[in-house]
Amino acid sequence: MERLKSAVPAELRRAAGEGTAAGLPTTTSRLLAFFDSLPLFHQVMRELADPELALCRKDKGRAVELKGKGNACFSRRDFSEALGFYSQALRHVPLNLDGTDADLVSAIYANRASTMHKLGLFKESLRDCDRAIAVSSNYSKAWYRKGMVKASLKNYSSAIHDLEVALSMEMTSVGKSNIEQELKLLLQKQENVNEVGTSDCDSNDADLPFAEQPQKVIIESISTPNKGRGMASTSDIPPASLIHVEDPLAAIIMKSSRETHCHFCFNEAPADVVFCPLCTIPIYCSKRCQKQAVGDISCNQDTYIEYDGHAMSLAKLSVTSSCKSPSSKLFAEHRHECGGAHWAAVLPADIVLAGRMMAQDIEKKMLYGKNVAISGPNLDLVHHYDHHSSANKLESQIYAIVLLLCLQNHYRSDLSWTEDSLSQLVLLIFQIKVNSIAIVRMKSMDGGPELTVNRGVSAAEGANMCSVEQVRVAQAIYATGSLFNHSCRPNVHAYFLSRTLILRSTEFIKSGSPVELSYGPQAGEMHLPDRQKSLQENYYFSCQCSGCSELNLSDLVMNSFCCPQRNCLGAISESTYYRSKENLVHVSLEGSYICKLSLPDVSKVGKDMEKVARALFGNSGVSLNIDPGCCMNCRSHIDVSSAAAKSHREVSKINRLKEITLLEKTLIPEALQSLKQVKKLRHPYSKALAQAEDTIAEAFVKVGDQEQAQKHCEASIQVLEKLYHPKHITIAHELIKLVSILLSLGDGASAAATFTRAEAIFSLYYGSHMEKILAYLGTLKRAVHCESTGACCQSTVGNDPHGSAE
Ligand SMILES: C[S@@+](CC[C@H](N)C(=O)[O-])C[C@H]1O[C@@H](n2cnc3c(N)ncnc32)[C@H](O)[C@@H]1O
Repeated sequence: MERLKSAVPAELRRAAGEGTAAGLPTTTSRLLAFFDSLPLFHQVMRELADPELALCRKDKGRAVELKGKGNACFSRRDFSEALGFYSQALRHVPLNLDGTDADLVSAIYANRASTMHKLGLFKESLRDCDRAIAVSSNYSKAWYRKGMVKASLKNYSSAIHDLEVALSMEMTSVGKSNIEQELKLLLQKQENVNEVGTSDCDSNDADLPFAEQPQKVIIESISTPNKGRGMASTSDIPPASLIHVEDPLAAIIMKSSRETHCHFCFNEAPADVVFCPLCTIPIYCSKRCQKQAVGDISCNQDTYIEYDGHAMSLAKLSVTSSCKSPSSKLFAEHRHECGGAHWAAVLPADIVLAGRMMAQDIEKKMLYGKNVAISGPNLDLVHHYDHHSSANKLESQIYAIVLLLCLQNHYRSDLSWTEDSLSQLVLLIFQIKVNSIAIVRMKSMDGGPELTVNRGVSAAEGANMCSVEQVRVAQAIYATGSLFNHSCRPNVHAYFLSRTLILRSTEFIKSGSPVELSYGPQAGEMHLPDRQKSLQENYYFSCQCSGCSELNLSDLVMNSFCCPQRNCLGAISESTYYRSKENLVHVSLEGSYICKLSLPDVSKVGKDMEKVARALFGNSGVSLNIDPGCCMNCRSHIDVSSAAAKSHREVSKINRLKEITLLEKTLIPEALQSLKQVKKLRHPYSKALAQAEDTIAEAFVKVGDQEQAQKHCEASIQVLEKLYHPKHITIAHELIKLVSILLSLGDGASAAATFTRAEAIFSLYYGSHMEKILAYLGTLKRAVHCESTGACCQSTVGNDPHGSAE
């Protein structure tokens, strides 16, 4: 894309970059005319759309080669490697609808099934057997493997049935006699053992249980003075109420999660991933997700259309539908990206997402036979086009032209377009930038509670602390979800089941109050200037939420230094706080204005924070006129840049503990020295201190000193309780770490009490979906119960109850 950008003449670049939304039809038409005459542009389009040049086309030779590598690994019993090669072979294998490649496809599925059987992945193995059988129903090896996996699961009668089917299909005498021997053994076992029964192996394809229903309309769209439209409650909303559930208009996986998460439901991909039948880009967790994303493959046979730059006039864009069945309710969002072209793999995710929305609109219109101009989905969402940088504007116009031509490459009919079509597409791209929501998943950073729980009471070196982090896996656009404004002190929590957005109130919301979620930044987690910067850069607005319009104690202390005077709790900041005549506090950092804040009601803060607040503001109201390096209470001075540099150095030394997997005990004393220094420099309620204590707690867990780990974990929680309200989810995550430490110490009673506290907070945020989102909670709850009641607890995690694979 850089090549195209630099080819645009300076004058046109200026016009495209500096124009407003109203001038878009003119600038996009001029850009289009310029590209039409540019051979480089036609070359780029050919590279994006020509199946011969595409990196993502199916390749039988490559599939055979990868299968061979898998076989070699399998022979030397390197099953993990073999699994990887077989999956790659399945990614590349062509799926010819005439069946010429059927044997190859079913053989790779069967080989991957055998490999997963060896690795103890029984459910996954059974699913691959079924996939092999679906392609070649009389494939003896797949029936045999299916039977053997069921035998490992002690489901003997079903296993015997499958082996009998395999026997009836086996052509070789050696093969027949092998199966007969296994059958004999199974018949004996069946007589001696009670059957266990096999659960449905296609459970991966099961639908989401979604029992809870949102309450009746309790929110409405309102107009706000400084945030545009927003949502407000129409009645009192109790905490933990489910207030909104919505599926996206369109969604797309982030590039960083392409190999680890299903491209349709965005859940973590299992070992037996399936691939797009037409290209090598997406992976899916099940055939069900594959079908929803790609559609009915038989509809897709004629999607290979070559781009012909010479024959095609850019002035005549046209589309055609590849599947005209009026009964197909669900839009197959990957289908138009397939067929040999690889633009979907190359263009940025938000552009591909815009393509999905355009394609959906085009197909909807075609389904109902409307022969109208390409107009895009016509969303009633804000875009802020005029406030974007000229680089952003030019780039998006180029992407819009490329995208429209890629779409045309797929749909070839007489659907017309006007000058407005391109400018609408540009605005759609900007609507996506402002309104799309990141779909996140919780990821265990250290293997979760399993290891800790399995190690039991005397947790030894290398144990874990149940650290989790949120990872962005996809980006989606929701019609109503996009109308919720942001607050750095949100009263609603957003989470996702599959790709469904769920919103839940985390506190009591009075009738008529704004209902706001956090787009990411939150008070207590991020400092005010960082929050403002992040929202400006990512969402293009200057935050006017309650957390950014009232002087916030956590903002005053979280990045501050401590006063050099003994017993003074006053904080020293790097920012300037200047109280103006109108009684507002103006905040600036390094000379740059950040925002204006009103004054807080000190009596409403927690007890410990009140002490700090009184120290900061004095007893006679607020007296804030503070320079960097000046104590907000007693006006003592420190050299704040040297304190910041020293603190940074010591924190970096502590953070080295995180980088080492197998920690040596000798590294910890040095870190403890650094912690002492950080405590001398930073305010006792600063975020840096909380993080340092947490890192050291984690190091003590790793070396097996749980008592020290407990001390530092509790110290970290104490600081966080000052920065957040006591029922904030961050506190719950920290409490869970403490639970795993207390369990290792064998302190069941404290673990149970701490777990109950964490669970109460989580249920505010996740309600009945708590254990679905935080999968480790169930394991931990059982362990806590066992430890606190003294009941014998045999953890099943990591211990396969059915023994090893055959
Ligand atoms: C996803 S939209 C929310 C709905 C939007 N207010 C509307 O009228 O359609 C995001 C935009 O809303 C506005 N907005 C949301 N939260 C805000 C806040 N805390 N302060 C200022 N503007 C906000 C900004 O213009 C932002 O780009």
